[in-house]
Amino acid sequence: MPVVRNLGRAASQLLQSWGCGCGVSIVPVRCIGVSPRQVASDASFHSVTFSESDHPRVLITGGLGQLGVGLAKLLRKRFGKNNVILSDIRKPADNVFYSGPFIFADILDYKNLREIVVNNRITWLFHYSALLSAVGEANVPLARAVNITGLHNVLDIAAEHNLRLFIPSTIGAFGPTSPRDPAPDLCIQRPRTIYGVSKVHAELMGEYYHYRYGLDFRCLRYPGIISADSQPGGGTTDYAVKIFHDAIKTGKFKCYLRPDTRLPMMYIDDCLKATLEVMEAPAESLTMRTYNINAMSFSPEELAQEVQKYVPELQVTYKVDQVRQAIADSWPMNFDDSNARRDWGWKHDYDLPELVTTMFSYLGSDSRIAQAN
Ligand SMILES: NC(=O)c1ccc[n+]([C@@H]2O[C@H](COP(=O)([O-])OP(=O)(O)OC[C@H]3O[C@@H](n4cnc5c(N)ncnc54)[C@H](O)[C@@H]3O)[C@@H](O)[C@H]2O)c1
Ligand SMILES: C[C@@H](O)[C@H](N)C(=O)O
Repeated sequence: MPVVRNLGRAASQLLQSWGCGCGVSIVPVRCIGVSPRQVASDASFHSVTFSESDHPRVLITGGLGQLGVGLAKLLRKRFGKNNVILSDIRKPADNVFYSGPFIFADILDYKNLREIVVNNRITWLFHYSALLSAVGEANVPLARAVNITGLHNVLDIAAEHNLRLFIPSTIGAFGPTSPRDPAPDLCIQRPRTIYGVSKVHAELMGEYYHYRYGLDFRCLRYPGIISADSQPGGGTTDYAVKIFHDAIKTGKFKCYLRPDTRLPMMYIDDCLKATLEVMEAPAESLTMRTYNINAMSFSPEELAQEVQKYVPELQVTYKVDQVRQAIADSWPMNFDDSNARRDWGWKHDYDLPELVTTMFSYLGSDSRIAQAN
């Protein structure tokens, strides 16, 4: 990449000629004062020897949402409990708090985030903090702060400390002018939500830092994710989780999307498996830094039919929420993930029937559930 290298050199020379007081570095180190909290309270532990090279030291931001706790569980199984730190700005439930290291981390607090990375000698960062599509539209300034300013903090810290950085993107990074059936990896992306705009920004900034500073940035565009033991955080695809809970609890489900609204979806185990796989993939196998991943596509009426095999008396009604319907109508109906399958061997395990069986087996056999088999 001679052009990129020359660009870097030229920019570096320009900065030197400006005489920036903080010294010129190839990575975007910020000129900030020393945080008093940077003096590690456990500094003496730093001389303890342990097999540093064996496992990454992982930090997960925004880890108390729908996906983070499951990711921590998977990574702890692989890398050891104490090598994976879960963080968020919320208070963890007892079972999460006692299952492994947890720390407060507000991604808008640059110094604190940097201190956490330094003091814990973090090498891999999974950046999960975000405001999702529907809650983002309800509070654009906050979504802009968390999804864009927070992202800038994470990118700078990752570049400065040479981290491998995973940032999830989404089907929401596409818009009404993108091809929708299927959406390929590379095409027009003009989303109409602050969530989507911030995710396109994250994709582009991550790739820019990769080419400009050598940041090991890896990104997957997730479909709507369905999980049994964690609740979604305010997205457009949440109906596909709620239907299971409502089927069991009340036998009635009111859907906020039209019955024929088709969207790409995935069971959480597939999503987390893909995330670990792309992070472990040899760099030379990655021909891109942002990949679509897919498993299935369905509409509310198709999901309801499958759920009714377990809860035949389930009554489904439709009361369209215009905001979420407009968002869904602008997103892909299908996702082309052939590059992920080719480059690093992505393969999903769950299609719609397995997804529904697994959800009901997790959510328990309530009296409402007809024993289908
Ligand atoms: N769940 C899905 O269907 C889905 C699909 C595509 C992409 N993603 C992406 O995956 C990631 C995780 O998604 P999720 O469903 O777990 O999200 P979620 O909304 O359930 O959780 C996000 C977490 O971010 C935290 N957060 C908010 N502001 C913060 C701040 N200032 N500092 C630190 N943390 C903060 C919240 O407390 C919350 O726990 C997100 O980046 C999301 O965009 C999710
Ligand atoms: C698709 C995804 O990014 C999220 N579940 C949302 O609906 O906002």
